[in-house]
Amino acid sequence: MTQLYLASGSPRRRELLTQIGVPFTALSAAVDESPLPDEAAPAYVERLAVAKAKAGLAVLPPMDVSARLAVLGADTAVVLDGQILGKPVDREDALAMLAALSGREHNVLTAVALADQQRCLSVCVASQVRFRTISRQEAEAYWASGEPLDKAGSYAIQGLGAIFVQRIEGSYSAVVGLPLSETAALLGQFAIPCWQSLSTR
Ligand SMILES: Cc1cn([C@H]2C[C@H](O)[C@@H](COP(=O)(O)OP(=O)(O)OP(=O)(O)O)O2)c(=O)[nH]c1=O
Repeated sequence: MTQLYLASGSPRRRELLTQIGVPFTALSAAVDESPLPDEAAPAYVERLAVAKAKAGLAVLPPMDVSARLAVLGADTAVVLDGQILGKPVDREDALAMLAALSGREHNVLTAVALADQQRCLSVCVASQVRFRTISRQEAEAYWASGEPLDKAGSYAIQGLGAIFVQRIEGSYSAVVGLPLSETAALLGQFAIPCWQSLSTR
């Protein structure tokens, strides 16, 4: 059986992977998340997902090359007018992001990568999210809730931020941080089935 590792400090990604019933071990691997000059958003998220998976492989203790293991990494960015909105650096940054997203549609890109000692496969999933108008007062109250702090684009669709979302087209789980249908397909390519958990229920 292939041992799966999740290279992520994100509680959302751990919950999402748990949701599809695949046993895994979480590990932390630091990666520089600065975009490269003129890097397009899909290339950026895919590069980071691959970097996280490979950094995860690198922190594992040296193992026999015959050991069957794979490491999953993912990255999410909110994209507005081609501009990447990452996690806010401070309150003003979060308020500026929420004002920019107010009353408009934006893209959420999430890439997921799966690596073993021989290969690394990745996929990028794009979703469109439409926000209603957000007043400055609401944005300030939302910041005070603490939720925007560690979220790309300064909001969480799975939390209080849902009240701003009028419409979503694409993958809900990808917006939260891990596209589950595409992740299950990638796992299948590494002979890590999600079906086992279905057959035992
Ligand atoms: C848009 C959106 C993002 N997010 C989160 C998912 C990610 O945790 C975070 C984007 O930051 P990432 O850099 O993708 O991930 P991370 O640093 O939190 O975790 P990792 O250790 O795996 O690198 O924003 C939500 O939880 N809900 C949302 O609606």
